[in-house]
Formats: sequence, C-alpha cells, structure tokens
Amino acid sequence: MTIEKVGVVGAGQMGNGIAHVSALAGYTVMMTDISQDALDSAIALIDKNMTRQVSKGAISEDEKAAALARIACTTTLTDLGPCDLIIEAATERETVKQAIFDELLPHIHENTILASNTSSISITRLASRTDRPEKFIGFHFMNPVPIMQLVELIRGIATDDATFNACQEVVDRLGKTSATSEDFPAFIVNRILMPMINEAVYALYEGVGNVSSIDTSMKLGANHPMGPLELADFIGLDTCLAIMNVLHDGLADTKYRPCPLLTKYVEAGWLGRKTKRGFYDYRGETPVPTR
Ligand SMILES: CC(=O)CC(=O)SCCNC(=O)CCNC(=O)[C@H](O)C(C)(C)COP(=O)(O)OP(=O)(O)OC[C@H]1O[C@@H](n2cnc3c(N)ncnc32)[C@H](O)[C@@H]1OP(=O)(O)O
Ligand SMILES: NC(=O)C1=CN([C@@H]2O[C@H](COP(=O)(O)OP(=O)(O)OC[C@H]3O[C@@H](n4cnc5c(N)ncnc54)[C@H](OP(=O)(O)O)[C@@H]3O)[C@@H](O)[C@H]2O)C=CC1
Repeated sequence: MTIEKVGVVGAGQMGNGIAHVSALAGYTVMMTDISQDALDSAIALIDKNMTRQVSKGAISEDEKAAALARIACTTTLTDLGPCDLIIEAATERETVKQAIFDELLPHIHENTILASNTSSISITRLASRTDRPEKFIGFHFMNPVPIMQLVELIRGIATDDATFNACQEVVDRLGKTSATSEDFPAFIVNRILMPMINEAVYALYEGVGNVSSIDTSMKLGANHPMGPLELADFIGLDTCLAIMNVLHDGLADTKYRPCPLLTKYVEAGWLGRKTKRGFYDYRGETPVPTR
C-alpha cells in the first residue's frame, strides 16, 4: 500500500519530531493532541528546528516552507480518519494508548496501518485490542527525532509482511535506518539503555557519586554524548520510570527494579527538561545539578 498521509497522535517531544521528519520527506501530516497549547508549541519548535537546518544549509527556505505547509493540526482525534499510517506518540501509559486506538477505529479506512512509538509496551497486546492486529506495528523513533538515525521496527505476533514492508519503505523515505526487534518488553534499545540509566540513579541514590561526577564519568570515561542523568532528563523521568516498570513487570526480574529515587523525582513532578527540573534544574541560564 502507498503511504502519503501520516497521522501523528501526541504533540510532545517525539510527536513534533515525527511530524517534522515526515513533512520534510514529503508526507502530508495531520498532528493531534488533547491540548491546543501542545500543538502550538510543537509547531513553533518544528519551525525553530527547521530554521536551524536552513542556517546549516541542510535544507532550503523553500523546502522548509513547503514542509511546514504540509503539517495540519487538530485537537479532534477523529480528523485523522483519512490517514494511511497513524503513528501514536502519546504519553507512555497503556490505558492512554488503548483509549486512543479505541476512539480512532470507527473512523479509519480498512487499509490504514496503526503504529505506536511506544518505548516499551507490548505491540502484540496493543494490537490485540484493535480490529487489525495484522496492520499494527511498533514504529519506535529515537530522541531527538530529526537527528537520530535509528527507527526500531517491532512486529507484533500478527503483524503481516505487507505492513512491515510498507513501514520499512517509510523509514527509507525518511532517510533513516531500521533495526528489527522482536516484541519483548522495551525492545532492544531500551532493554539495554534504560537499566544503565536506572543504575546511574542507583549510584546517585547510594551516594557513589553526585549528579556531576556520574555524568562526567560516563561522558569522559565511556565517551557517551550525554551523561546518563542528563539523558534521563532529556528523555523525561516519567517515561524512564514507565519503561522500567514495563521491564520489571514483564520480565519479573529484580534486576529491573526502578530506583526509588527515580520514583521520588517523578512523584515530585520533576520530570526533567520538559518540566524544567529533574536531575538538573533548567530554570536558570545553565543547568544546575539538583544533587
Ligand atoms: C527513550 C526511548 O524510547 C529511546 C530514545 O530515544 S533513547 C535516547 C536516544 N538519544 C540519545 O541517546 C541522545 C544522546 N545525545 C546526543 O546524541 C547528543 O547530545 C545530541 C545529538 C542530542 C546533541 O548533540 P550535541 O553535540 O551536544 O549538541 P549540538 O551540537 O547542539 O547538536 C548536534 C545536532 O543535534 C541537533 N539538535 C540538538 N538537539 C536537538 C533537538 N532537541 N531537536 C532537534 N535537533 C537537535 C543540533 O541542531 C545539531 O544539528 P547538526 O548536527 O545538524 O549541526
Ligand atoms: N522521550 C523520549 O526520549 C522517547 C519517547 N518515546 C515514546 O514516545 C511517546 C511520547 O513520548 P514523549 O513525546 O517523550 O512524551 P511527552 O510527554 O513529551 O508528550 C506526550 C504528549 O501526548 C499528549 N497526550 C496525552 N494523552 C493524549 C491523548 N489521549 N491524545 C493525544 N495526545 C495525548 C500529551 O499531552 P499532555 O501533556 O497534555 O498530557 C503530550 O503532549 C511515549 O510512548 C514514549 O515512550 C519514544 C522514543 C523516545
């Protein structure tokens, strides 16, 4: 099937990036969120990120203008009805995602492919609640979407070849590279990355190091572009905790126990960059460690 219209559900940090790269690749994009403010902020951020690409010569002014013109926004989920591929990128909570697919189903055409950008939740389980498990897939972008090369493609138990191949073509057209993961908790990237981040929080919790020493150690000692606590703030501590809970529940192994300090930050509403406070405080000119 040919994909021309892409729907994006959720206009947070991932949704805006998915809309950005899809529009630049020539797709018509309809982005939805429950919040008009989130949609307005997403469009402003896409504009800013594309302007940066223009200033670096990566795209032209005309390409930017054409891409922005291809993105429409709506707070009415069912406006995504005519889309060929719908990528859900809402909050990492299974009930939220299920409710979105439940509401969408009566309004989409029979060939529409449903995809979730979930970081960890079972694709097979999300798919099983829909009328089209064979046309359901995990389409997992990395953050920041315009920069990161990888998309993980996750087949649920019923995902058919036509769906997988159509999504592989989308990945190619976006100029990205796919890696295929089997459908097990948190797939490949987060199965490996998130326990490392959780361990960094344990190192902080147990006083092995403070925020600066832990991040400096991993940046300069392991050549990571960001320290694990800086990266956790960048991803969102709510998302990190949600992924650890999926690993812990799904694999029933205490090695995935979320660090109580991570839980405490989330309970405080200190979710990282998006709330301006996490392991660093972002309210001033430069980030200041909170421990
Ligand atoms: C949780 C999940 O489910 C899965 C995940 O996504 S896990 C997270 C995966 N992501 C990572 O691990 C990111 C690790 N960090 C990095 O790679 C780098 O720190 C970074 C690319 C984010 C920033 O790199 P940097 O060298 O520190 O900064 P900077 O030089 O300003 O930026 C590098 C490029 O990224 C762009 N960039 C930075 N932040 C950006 C953002 N939020 N959105 C879009 N573009 C961004 C910059 O414009 C710049 O572009 P060019 O290469 O075209 O010049
Ligand atoms: N952050 C990351 O690094 C990565 C995240 N992901 C995954 O992408 C998804 C989104 O994450 P991210 O962008 O970081 O999260 P954000 O919190 O930045 O954005 C989520 C957005 O979804 C909105 N939303 C919540 N419920 C609904 C709904 N019913 N309908 C439409 N929109 C809704 C939220 O609105 P409101 O704020 O009003 O609740 C918010 O604007 C998650 O599944 C996450 O696991 C995947 C790769 C990397």
